[in-house]
Amino acid sequence: MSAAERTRADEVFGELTGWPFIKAHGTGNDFVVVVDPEAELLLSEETVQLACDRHQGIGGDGFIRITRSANLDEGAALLDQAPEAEWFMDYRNGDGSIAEMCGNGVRVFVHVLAAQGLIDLPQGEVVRIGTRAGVKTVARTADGYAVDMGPWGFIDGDSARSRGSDAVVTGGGLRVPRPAVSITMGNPHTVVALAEGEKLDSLELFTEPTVRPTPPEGTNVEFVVPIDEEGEGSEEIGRILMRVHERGVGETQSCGTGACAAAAATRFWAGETAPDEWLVEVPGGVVSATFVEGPHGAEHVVLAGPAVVVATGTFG
Ligand SMILES: N[C@@H](CCC[C@H](N)C(=O)O)C(=O)O
Repeated sequence: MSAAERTRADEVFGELTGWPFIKAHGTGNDFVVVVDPEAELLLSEETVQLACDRHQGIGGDGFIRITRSANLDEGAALLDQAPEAEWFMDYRNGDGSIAEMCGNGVRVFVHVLAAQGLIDLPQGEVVRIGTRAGVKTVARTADGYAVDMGPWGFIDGDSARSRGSDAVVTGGGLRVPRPAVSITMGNPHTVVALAEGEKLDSLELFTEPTVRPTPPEGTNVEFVVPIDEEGEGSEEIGRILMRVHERGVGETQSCGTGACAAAAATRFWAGETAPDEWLVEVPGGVVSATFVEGPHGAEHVVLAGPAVVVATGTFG
């Protein structure tokens, strides 16, 4: 479709007017997705905000542009080291801000690529996707997708297993400020464990919690309750309940990078004997985070979960 054909007198979506979209989600973390292989769209913050607006737009926690890596500077920069990363995830939060990474989003990204016939990805095969947090390997599984999210680390820490700087979180309706840890999954997270007897349901996440020290690029805040249960398999698989307040969005039903950070923090607090596999239950469903040995001895996190297309349409 040419730019002239897209231009209409009553256009409300700016450069997106007349452009096709896909609405999709991963455990309730929902996205407006556009396929723009040539990176023709000049996306403004206002346009992304309007597309993600739940009353006057399509509605979504985030906005994903599917583009060829070669056509965006950040993507092209990855091609020297990973020429097979043909596609790049250009991810933006609902407020129009750019984010480095989105774990639920990258599963949705690959699902849409396959659904649109842009890649062929039978079960068990992998595809490499460029993101602002580097190239990620995504595998198709029996019931969704598994993404090697790469190494995790404490923000300002030396490595995944050394102690990172402590943070303090205020807000969420909690009367007393809480100790927390800030973790990077390519994007920043701060994880807070609720005290025994406190309920995740009672949190008030309408406003952004305050984190001190605030990570330099701001942070997503995850509140977690580890489930302490006995029974078969409970030593091999850890379980966590989680709610999240996302940077650039507000409370969401799920956050993939947040689930990885929550599992990393809880596993760190639990000590050396803690399991490598974690199920993270969020309001929108369940994802898993598994710690594996990656290349060069670095510990990687593999995030697995579903991706669902709910609608396709055209911006009016
Ligand atoms: N929901 C995403 C994370 C999206 C980006 C985040 N809001 C940020 O600003 O870092 C996920 O599934 O990881």
